[in-house]
Amino acid sequence: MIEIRTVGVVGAGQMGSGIAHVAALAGFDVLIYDVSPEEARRGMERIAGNLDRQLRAGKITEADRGAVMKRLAAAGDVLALAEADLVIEAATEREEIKRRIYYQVCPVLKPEAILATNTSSISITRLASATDRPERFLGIHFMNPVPVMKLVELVRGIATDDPTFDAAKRFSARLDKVTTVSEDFPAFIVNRILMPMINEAIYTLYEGVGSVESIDTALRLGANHPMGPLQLADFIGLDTCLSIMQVLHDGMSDSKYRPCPLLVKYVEAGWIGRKVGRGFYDYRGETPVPTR
Ligand SMILES: CC(=O)CC(=O)SCCNC(=O)CCNC(=O)[C@H](O)C(C)(C)COP(=O)(O)OP(=O)(O)OC[C@H]1O[C@@H](n2cnc3c(N)ncnc32)[C@H](O)[C@@H]1OP(=O)(O)O
Ligand SMILES: NC(=O)C1=CN([C@@H]2O[C@H](COP(=O)(O)OP(=O)(O)OC[C@H]3O[C@@H](n4cnc5c(N)ncnc54)[C@H](OP(=O)(O)O)[C@@H]3O)[C@@H](O)[C@H]2O)C=CC1
Repeated sequence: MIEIRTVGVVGAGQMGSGIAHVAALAGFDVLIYDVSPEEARRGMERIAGNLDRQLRAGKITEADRGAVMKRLAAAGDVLALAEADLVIEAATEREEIKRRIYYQVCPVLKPEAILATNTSSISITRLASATDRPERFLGIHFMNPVPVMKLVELVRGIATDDPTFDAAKRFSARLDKVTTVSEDFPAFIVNRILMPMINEAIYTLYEGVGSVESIDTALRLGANHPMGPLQLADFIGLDTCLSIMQVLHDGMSDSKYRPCPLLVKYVEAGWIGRKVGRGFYDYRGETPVPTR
């Protein structure tokens, strides 16, 4: 049985910081590594802010908050990941970036360490082939915001062995998450269904069927979605949404997954959503203002 005590997280963006947060809250020691020390610092700040939110809501105590902050450390160098029993890669949704990370990280890891990816869409089997441990590699796919969303999708590659899969299941349960299992097909289950809906919402905007506000209100109040699809796209990140649609389009060779040209335009403009302050809404003022 694989015993996980120390967790490494690569990528300190919205997902990496969320994963580090819930892992530390569950009692694991956590090392966070990001290529950019500035991003690692911002990730730690994001965790502190979200812990405060949970403290205010009475979900954790002051003592929990202190203990979590003690269990977290920003790693200045990949070499620190030598300590980790499980490393979860949560870097940008681009295959070449992930491959480069594995190339860098694998030689540092303990031979028995598990390497997992939080990819939203990319083939686990293909990513595993870029590592030195395809049998100890799998997809552990968290949902955003990680401290709130109950689901984790587990995805095995062709070579993932049973002890690795079982360890990932036990790890997710320790974080109080519910797991579902998806076969290794483009975008797995959640994003295979969710992302074409978001892409269709963007086509609805592109074709002038409705404004940003009408589309989001329609789905919030007409279908009881907690967020409108354009608001959710901004929340996920339009760069990530586009990458997922591209993986679906390439992987399924079916034009029904064609990314909306307006989504492409927003990403080209750098208006990639909440994380940069602008997407389908402009978040730079007091309240979000639609950009179309
Ligand atoms: C792209 C992929 O690969 C896969 C994906 O993740 S797809 C995206 C999946 N996620 C979704 O669909 C999210 C849809 N949105 C929602 O569920 C909700 O809008 C939301 C939970 C994000 C926010 O809910 P809300 O009611 O509008 O906001 P808010 O009242 O601020 O938050 C609700 C609770 O969550 C907590 N919360 C929200 N964000 C949080 C965070 N980042 N960290 C910790 N707690 C957080 C709040 O503290 C609040 O807790 P209490 O009810 O105890 O006060
Ligand atoms: N957003 C979402 O709703 C969800 C996303 N995911 C997946 O999680 C992963 C991360 O997404 P998300 O957190 O939203 O993205 P973000 O853009 O918020 O964060 C990505 C982070 O990865 C860092 N990074 C880039 N290259 C490297 C590298 N070589 N080594 C270490 N860190 C690196 C980036 O740094 P820098 O900014 O300096 O480039 C950034 O801090 C993606 O695979 C995504 O598909 C999964 C579920 C939900």
